[in-house]
Amino acid sequence: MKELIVATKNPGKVSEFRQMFSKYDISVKSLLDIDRSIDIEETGSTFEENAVIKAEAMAEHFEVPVVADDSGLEVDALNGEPGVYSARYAGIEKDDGKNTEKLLKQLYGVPEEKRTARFVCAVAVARPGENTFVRRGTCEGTIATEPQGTNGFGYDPVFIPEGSSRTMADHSSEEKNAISHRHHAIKQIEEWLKTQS
Ligand SMILES: O=P(O)(O)OP(=O)(O)OP(=O)(O)OC[C@H]1O[C@@H](n2cnc3c(O)ncnc32)[C@H](O)[C@@H]1O
Ligand SMILES: [Mg+2]
Repeated sequence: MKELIVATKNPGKVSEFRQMFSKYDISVKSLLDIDRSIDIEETGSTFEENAVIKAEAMAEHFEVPVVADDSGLEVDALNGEPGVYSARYAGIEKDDGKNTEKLLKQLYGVPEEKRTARFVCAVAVARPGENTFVRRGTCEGTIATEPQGTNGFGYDPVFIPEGSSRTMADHSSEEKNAISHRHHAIKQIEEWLKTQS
């Protein structure tokens, strides 16, 4: 089994990458396993830019291929916010509970048909001496009026994927990994993943 570094410190992402990469016979090593003190500043203005920044910084550092994920939630009634600021929407300390609370406050009184949103995920692959590539996946849905469910992470308790009546946090990890923005982004790097296993 081949091992790949995924340049993230988000434990929720790590477990989803683990599950989804196991299908390609690839095991995942994250920054939580390697060095929790590594901090890469996300200075880009798009998910793609930030994913490339994270992947290239770590590929240069470790001199091996590195995968990175930059993701977030775009809410139409908030002109695409929180977008690339999703992790720090309610402050720099990255508190999922506070972020969702702030989101629900911003959307207070907005009717259901105007609560449309999407999860976006950009996955970048950086390799020493080769061109970096980045692919995007999305998952359309709406924002609930109150949190529901305990699975997943981030905004999952308030995001209802299109075609479902339950929040993402009320989906099993297998169900989420079949429809998520991360799944769709990873699908697009599948050909490269197959050459890695
Ligand atoms: O940068 P790394 O270390 O990968 O971890 P992070 O949590 O800071 O990740 P991002 O910078 O990509 O910010 C993404 C935020 O968007 C939200 N998010 C992304 N994917 C999500 C998902 O699958 N379910 C729920 N929320 C998600 C969640 O709040 C994340 O913290
Ligand atoms: Mg981040």
